[in-house]
Order: sequence, then structure tokens, then C-alpha cells
Amino acid sequence: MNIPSNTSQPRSRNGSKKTASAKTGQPRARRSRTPAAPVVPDPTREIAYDIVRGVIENRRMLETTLGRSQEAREAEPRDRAAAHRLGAATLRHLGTLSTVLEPFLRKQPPEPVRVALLIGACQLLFLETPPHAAVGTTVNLLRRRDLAPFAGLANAVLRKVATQGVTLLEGLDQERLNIPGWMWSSWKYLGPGVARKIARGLAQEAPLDLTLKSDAPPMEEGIVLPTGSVRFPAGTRVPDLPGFEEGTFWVQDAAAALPARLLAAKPGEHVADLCAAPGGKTAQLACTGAQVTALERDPARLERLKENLTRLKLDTVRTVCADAAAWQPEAPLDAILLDAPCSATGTARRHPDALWIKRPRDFAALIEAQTGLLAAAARMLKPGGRLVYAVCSLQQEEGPDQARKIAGQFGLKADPIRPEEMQDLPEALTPEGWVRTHPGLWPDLGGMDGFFAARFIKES
Ligand SMILES: C[S@@+](CC[C@H](N)C(=O)[O-])C[C@H]1O[C@@H](n2cnc3c(N)ncnc32)[C@H](O)[C@@H]1O
Repeated sequence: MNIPSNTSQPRSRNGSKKTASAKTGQPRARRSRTPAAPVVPDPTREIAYDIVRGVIENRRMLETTLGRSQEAREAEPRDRAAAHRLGAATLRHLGTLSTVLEPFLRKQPPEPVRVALLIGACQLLFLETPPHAAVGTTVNLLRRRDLAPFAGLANAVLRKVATQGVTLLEGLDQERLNIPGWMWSSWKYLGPGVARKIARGLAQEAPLDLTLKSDAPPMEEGIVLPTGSVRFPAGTRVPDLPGFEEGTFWVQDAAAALPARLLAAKPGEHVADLCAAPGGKTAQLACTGAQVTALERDPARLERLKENLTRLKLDTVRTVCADAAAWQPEAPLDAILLDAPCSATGTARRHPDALWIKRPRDFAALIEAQTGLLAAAARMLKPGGRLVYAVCSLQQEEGPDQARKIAGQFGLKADPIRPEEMQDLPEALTPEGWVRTHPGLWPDLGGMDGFFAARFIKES
């Protein structure tokens, strides 16, 4: 990487750019005087370190690193969850942390050392970790990763960060720093000030939202949101919630619950969910009494979808492992939900890695895949059939541009969403009749993910 364009090349005090002195830390730094005793691993920091390095150095998704890491698989669930939170917090504050560290680094350290410093600084400035723990664990981590010669540097830098504490954050435009420059500019189309509202929303850890089955008893705890989802604080353990075993609810951001509702599936209708796993929207469709086919091309993700539907006792859904761009139903369908693969920038509250992984040049392939899936969906519909196209993206190219381009193509015409359908969230309805949510909405309730949805009808 790496890291953000605004922070990737920390500058020395005189402003000149420094380049990394070595790939993996063969140092020009001063040798640590701390004796090299065997160091006990700390699974939380070790896993968080791999997560953040995966994102910064390889543009690898956080969940991918977690899934691949043997250490993560063998860790206690508590340590794994703590690692996820620490990695995610570091990525959420990445621009700020890079800026804070800059004056303390006379030379740009190798990237693996810089990542350890970012995680250490995140603990000190945002997670209220006691200084001895944040500094000590960073030093130990570097020793365990064959970066012992940088232990002294880490010790000195993080002690300074600990001493100055949150005063280091004064005067920083954190909202701006924590969003890559190109992405901030790309959100200008949403209107004046919206990029900043989104950044403010992204600075918070996302709460836990649940969608309840239509016949589920009301939950005694949690806040019922205007759109009907039930919200719990971030960090709530899902399996501990009443009704989990019985399958009365599933986890789904309040904004993610909107697209399936716009399809207005009716009992007995033949409906397909074309990109279905892990199945939140499939479950919503199944609850309407429609005959639902859920398509997913990734076998492992399809298994997860099946497990979710089993827990929810939604056993009428037909599941198919197939590429939706090539699949054909036995008979034309009444309605289709296409929750297309996308950049996922709208989910950056839950997945802050999404901010740093995608680049502008990645969009062309995504747009091509979305267009192919839209064309395929149009072929599957009966005349008068409905299609909802949704993406969890904040990007114009994947949302409004696609909706404009598709209306009038493949026999599809726009079917604008009506104000009465969005009475519980009128601020998300656009003048074109699309739904556009973003993390800056509901600031007092804890925000929501970014989704775009547009509806079409197949012409006769
Ligand atoms: C945005 S996620 C869907 C989330 C899901 N609709 C939900 O609400 O839980 C996109 C999913 O589409 C799948 N996918 C991507 N391209 C596909 C294709 N051509 N055919 C079928 N599934 C596809 C991905 O594997 C991924 O699981």
C-alpha cells in the first residue's frame, strides 16, 4: 500500500518524503537495549496485527485474514472478537493514527513496524488501554515477528504518544483524515456536507441490528427503530440474545432490510434472490409466503445461508449453487431481488477495511458484473415482473449511474419507489424514486449502513 494517499508517505520534520529503508525490517534503526527474553504470544494483538497488515500491505479483507489465520481459528472466541475489534478500530482511525505518528518518526520505518505502531497508538488514543499494556505488547509483538531491532523505537514512540495522549488529536480534522481522498471526493454527488456526515457516522462502531420474523414475539430489550429493526449496542453477543436458538431473528443492518421490502413479494409468488448469502434478504422474502429460490455461487457461503435458514426454520426456500449470470429458472419469475456484488463502501462502519481495499480502478470490473447480472435478471422475469437492484455501496457508479443506464435497457422500465413506501425513512427517498441510505442518517440513533436500491418492471 499503501495506506491512504494523504498518509502513505509520512514526512520528516523538514517535510521531505522518506522511503522505507527495508522490506521487512532489517534495520537502520538503533538496536534495542531490552534483553531478548522469550515472549509469550498475545493472541489478540497477534491476530489484529495480521489483519491490519493484510489490509495495508495486501489489500486483503479483514474477514479473509481472520478466516485463513490458523491462530485466529485456534483462538478463544473472546480473543478472536477482541482482535477483530482492535484491527477494525485501527482501520477506522487509520488516517488519524498515521498523522499522529508522523512527527515521532524521524525515518519512515518498514511497513510491518509502522503497522505495529498504528495498533499500539490506537490502543492508547482510542481504546483506553493502559500505557504499560499498549507499549509492552507492541514491543513483544515486534520481538516475536523478528523485528526486535525496532523494539526500542516502538517503546520510545509509544511512550511519547502515551504521555501526550489525546492532546495529540487536538486540531486534527479526523473525519477527513480517516477517509481516502479519492473516496471523499467521490461522495460529493450526494450533496453538500454529506461526505462529512458519512465520515462522522463511520467513526462510530456500528450497533447490532436484528430483523425479527413476522410472527416473532417483540423483544423486551433493544430499541425498536422507525423501520422496525431492533437495535442493540455494538459488541452485544448474538447467541446470548433471547430467541437466538428458537430462530426468531437474524442479524441485518436496518438499511440492509429495506431492499427486500421494496420488492413487496406476495404469498405464492415465484421470487428469486440472485446473490443470496448469507441470506438476510432471503429470510425476509421467505417470511412473505412467496416461493423463494436463493442463488449463490460460492459453495461455502451457500452453506452458511442454509445454516441460517435452518436456524430460522425457513425450510420452504429452494437453494441453488450457481452463477446468477448464467442460471435460468424453469418458468419466468414474478419478482427478483438482485443484491449485487459491489465495492461495499456502504458497510465501512462494520468493515472499515472496505475504505482501504478498493481503488478507483477496481470499479470497472464490478460495474461490468453488475450489468451482466441485471441483464440476466431481466431475462428471468415474466412481463410485468418486478426487479429490485440493490448495492451496499456509496459510489455513484454502482448506484444511480447503473439505475439510469438500466432503465430502458433489457426490457426494463423504472418503477419509482413511492413516498408512502418510505414513510418511516423519508430522508432516504431520492427525487428519482430510489432509496439511498448512508452512515450519516439517523445520527442520534447510531446511524445505518449505506445502501442504494432502485426498482424496475419488465415491460410486456
Ligand atoms: C452483497 S452479498 C449478498 C448479501 C445477501 N443478499 C444478504 O442480504 O445476506 C453478494 C453475494 O453474491 C454472491 N455472488 C456474487 N456474484 C454472484 C453471481 N454471479 N451469482 C451468484 N452469486 C453471486 C457473493 O458470493 C455474495 O455472497
